[in-house]
Amino acid sequence: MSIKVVSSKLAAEIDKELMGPHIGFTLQQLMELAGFSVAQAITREFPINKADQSLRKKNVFVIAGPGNNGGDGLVAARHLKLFGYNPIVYYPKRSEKQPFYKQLVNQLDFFKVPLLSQEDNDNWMDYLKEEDTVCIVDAIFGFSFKPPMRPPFQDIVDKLVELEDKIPIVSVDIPTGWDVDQGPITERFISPSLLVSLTVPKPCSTFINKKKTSHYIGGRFISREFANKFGFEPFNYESTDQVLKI
Ligand SMILES: NC(=O)C1=CN([C@@H]2O[C@H](COP(=O)(O)OP(=O)(O)OC[C@H]3O[C@@H](n4cnc5c(N)ncnc54)[C@H](OP(=O)(O)O)[C@@H]3O)[C@@H](O)[C@H]2O)[C@@H](O)CC1
Ligand SMILES: [K+]
Repeated sequence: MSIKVVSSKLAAEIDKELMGPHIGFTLQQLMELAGFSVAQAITREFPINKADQSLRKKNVFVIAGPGNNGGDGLVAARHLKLFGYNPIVYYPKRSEKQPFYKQLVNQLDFFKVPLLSQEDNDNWMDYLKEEDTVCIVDAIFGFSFKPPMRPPFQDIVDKLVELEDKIPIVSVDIPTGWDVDQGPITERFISPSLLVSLTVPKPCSTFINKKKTSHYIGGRFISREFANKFGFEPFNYESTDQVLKI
């Protein structure tokens, strides 16, 4: 199946229109569905099963960046907790741009999800044990990332590259550090085991290593007419699913 992709510019336009005066979604609504779909994709690719010893790991280490990609990660962590996982969230740079990010953090507190912060810049790796950790969620940057990466994120990404053969990485929308349109542009780059594209895949998704990376689409919130207006066909989600493997 050939999958249509949309450029970073068009993705930003789609977002703007969905949240514009005519359609009127709020960012919180879309982020809730985006984060929920990331959590659901993880249940599909990395199920936990108490009866099977080899599937007993439960920790999911979520790294949340300062923007909406990070917000998706905060939402996904909350749903993962409800799905029976033990999420741990590392949120090194908290932006005040959207006041509701603070509410997402409060909700994590409410669900007793451990939250690391800037003070943990030197020891966040201590929370990542191969024997306990199902996967790492890369919710650092999405379609608004502009290279070069500023601290502390380059160090974090470098560590993830070292870890990815031991603990699978789940990238939300864009593998962090990749150019949204041109894919991996640096010498060392993240190669996720699972990519969850939101709404519609971005061009960088065509650079994934298909042998290693499962690719899902999530963010089930647009109509056929809307998709066609932006030049692609809607995805055939089944039943009540929020994700589709593509
Ligand atoms: N319709 C959909 O599909 C929906 C998509 N959603 C999600 O939103 C994502 C896009 O979110 P977004 O626009 O907030 O941008 P995102 O990529 O998180 O990064 C911006 C932040 O990163 C920072 N930053 C940038 N470059 C940097 C650098 N080099 N080094 C360091 N920092 C850098 C930048 O800082 P600034 O430059 O502004 O100071 C800002 O704080 C999208 O991919 C999807 O996951 C859903 O939530 C809703 C519905
Ligand atoms: K990401």
